[in-house]
Amino acid sequence: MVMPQAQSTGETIVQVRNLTNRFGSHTVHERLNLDVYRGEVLGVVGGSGTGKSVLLRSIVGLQTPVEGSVHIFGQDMLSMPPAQRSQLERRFGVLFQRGALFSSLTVTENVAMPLIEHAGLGRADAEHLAGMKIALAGLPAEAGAQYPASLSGGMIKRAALARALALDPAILFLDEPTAGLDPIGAGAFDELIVTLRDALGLTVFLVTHDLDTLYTICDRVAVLSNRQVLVAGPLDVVESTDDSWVQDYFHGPRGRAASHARRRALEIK
Ligand SMILES: Nc1ncnc2c1ncn2[C@@H]1O[C@H](COP(=O)(O)OP(=O)(O)OP(=O)(O)O)[C@@H](O)[C@H]1O
Repeated sequence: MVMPQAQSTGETIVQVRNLTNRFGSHTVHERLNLDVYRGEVLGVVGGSGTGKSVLLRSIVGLQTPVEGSVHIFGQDMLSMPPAQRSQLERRFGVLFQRGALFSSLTVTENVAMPLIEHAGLGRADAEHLAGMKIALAGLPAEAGAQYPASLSGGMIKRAALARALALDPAILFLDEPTAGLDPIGAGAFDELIVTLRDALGLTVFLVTHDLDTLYTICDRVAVLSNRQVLVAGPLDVVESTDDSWVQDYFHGPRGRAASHARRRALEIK
């Protein structure tokens, strides 16, 4: 089992302030604040519909908030000129909930696409580099020639991860990366995330419902509740927060099992 290595330097690289998102009369976030530190794996949790994905989309620029600011590397995302913003957005790797690969393209073509479109590489160079990203994501070389429909769920996640890594991102945004994977596949994927974070010096923003992921790879956890971040901190701080959702989630049977497994892993270490 991998354990978080607490790589964070404490330097804030994503700063969300007073973020408000509304769809019609439905307010999803209201004056929400959150910091993400360089080098950490931050897990974002909360009940269904609390706005975890909308928060991720707001940070990466796919959702324009009604109010508030998002600073990344100290730069104000919402007020910068489009060309500068698109430069900055290239430093994000995003893995969406359903992988979002193009079904008519092979894995290699999917991974090469951002290199051709955004880095201006020729097809041969892009496909060569794509092969390296595919290997980095833990896929066998043969997977490159396959189409998404012929891949298992775990391989699709890895292919989508390879594409998210294509442009050498500084921050990796993952929306429920282990959803739909069996426990062994999910554990292997968690391990891969930590390995990549350590090897590439990534910062990871991870939306998840997976308690094992929280206990095995997250340095800090942020809980979304009532349109805001209820608490953000190390697991022991979050677990002891006096809130009914937090208590049910972390101290229910699944939370207890994940916590127990983590303690055992620490003892074995
Ligand atoms: N484009 C949209 N138009 C209207 N409503 C939206 C839109 N995107 C999200 N919402 C609403 O915003 C709320 C938060 O959605 P979001 O997907 O962020 O929740 P979540 O916390 O990620 O949920 P889950 O854990 O179930 O994936 C939901 O009520 C959702 O229906």
